[in-house]
Amino acid sequence: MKEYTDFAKSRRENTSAESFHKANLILIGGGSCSGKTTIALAIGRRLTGLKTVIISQDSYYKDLSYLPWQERTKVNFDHPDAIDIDFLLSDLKKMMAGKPVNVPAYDFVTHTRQEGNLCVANAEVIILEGIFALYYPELLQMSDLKIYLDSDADIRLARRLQRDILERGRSVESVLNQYLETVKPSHQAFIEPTKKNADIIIPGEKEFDKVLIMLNGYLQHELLSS
Ligand SMILES: Nc1ncnc2c1ncn2[C@@H]1O[C@H](COP(=O)(O)OP(=O)(O)O)[C@@H](O)[C@H]1O
Ligand SMILES: O=c1ccn([C@@H]2O[C@H](COP(=O)(O)O)[C@@H](O)[C@H]2O)c(=O)[nH]1
Repeated sequence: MKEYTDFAKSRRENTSAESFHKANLILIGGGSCSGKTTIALAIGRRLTGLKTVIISQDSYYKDLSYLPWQERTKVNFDHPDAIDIDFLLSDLKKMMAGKPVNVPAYDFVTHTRQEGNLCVANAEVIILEGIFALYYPELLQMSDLKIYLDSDADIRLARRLQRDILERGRSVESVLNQYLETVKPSHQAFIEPTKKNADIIIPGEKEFDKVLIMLNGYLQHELLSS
C-alpha cells in the first residue's frame, strides 16, 4: 500500500464539501522502477500548506481472481489494457471534486484487487504515479502537471530485480523472463513514447534535490496563489 499523507493542515479545511475547489492533479509517469514513487513522496513532503494524496496507478490493475493461477502469470502487466482505467478515472473524478474514495489495494503476488483501507477525502493535490500515468488521453486532459521519470533500462532492471524478489515474491528467473517477454518490449511500445506528453522530464538516476527545489517553487506559486 502506497502512502497517504495529510502533509499539512489544509488551508481550506473549513470549506464545505459543496463549495470545494477542484483539486490539482499531478501525473508522474515513466518506466518500472524509474523512481516515480520516490519522487512522488519527495514532492508530497515539500508541499506544505496543501492536503496532498499520493495514488499509485498499480492499485487499479484489473482483478484477475477469475482466472486460474497459470493464466494469471501469462498476462502482460505492461500493456495499457491491464489497468482498469474506467475505475481509475471514476475514482479520480470523485477525488478531484473532494468526495470520499476508498482506494483499492492490489496484490502483486496473487494478481488480485481487494477493497483497500486508504480513504481519500477533500484532497487539494492528487499525485498519481504509474507506468501509464501519461498514456491515457482523458487522464492527460484532467491533469495540471505532467512529469516523466527517465532512467536507463539497465538501472531499472537492477532495481526491479531487487524489489520484485524482496517485495513481490518473485524469483530471479521469473523477473528476468517477465522482463524480456513483456516488460521491455511494452516499455518501448507504450511507455517510452509517453515522454512526449510530459511538461518536465527528470533524470531518474541522480539525487532529486535541485529538481525538487525548482518543482516546489513552481507548485507553491501555482497552487497556493490560485
Ligand atoms: N534517484 C535515485 N537514486 C537511487 N535510487 C533510486 C532513485 N530513485 C529511486 N531509487 C530506488 O529505486 C527503487 C525503485 O524506485 P521507485 O521509486 O519505487 O520506482 P517506481 O515507483 O518508478 O517503480 C527503490 O528502491 C528506490 O529507492
Ligand atoms: O500483477 C502484477 C502487476 C504489475 N506488475 C508489474 O508492475 C510494474 C509496475 O509497477 P512499478 O511500481 O511502476 O514498477 C509493471 O512493470 C508490471 O510488470 C507485475 O509484475 N504483476
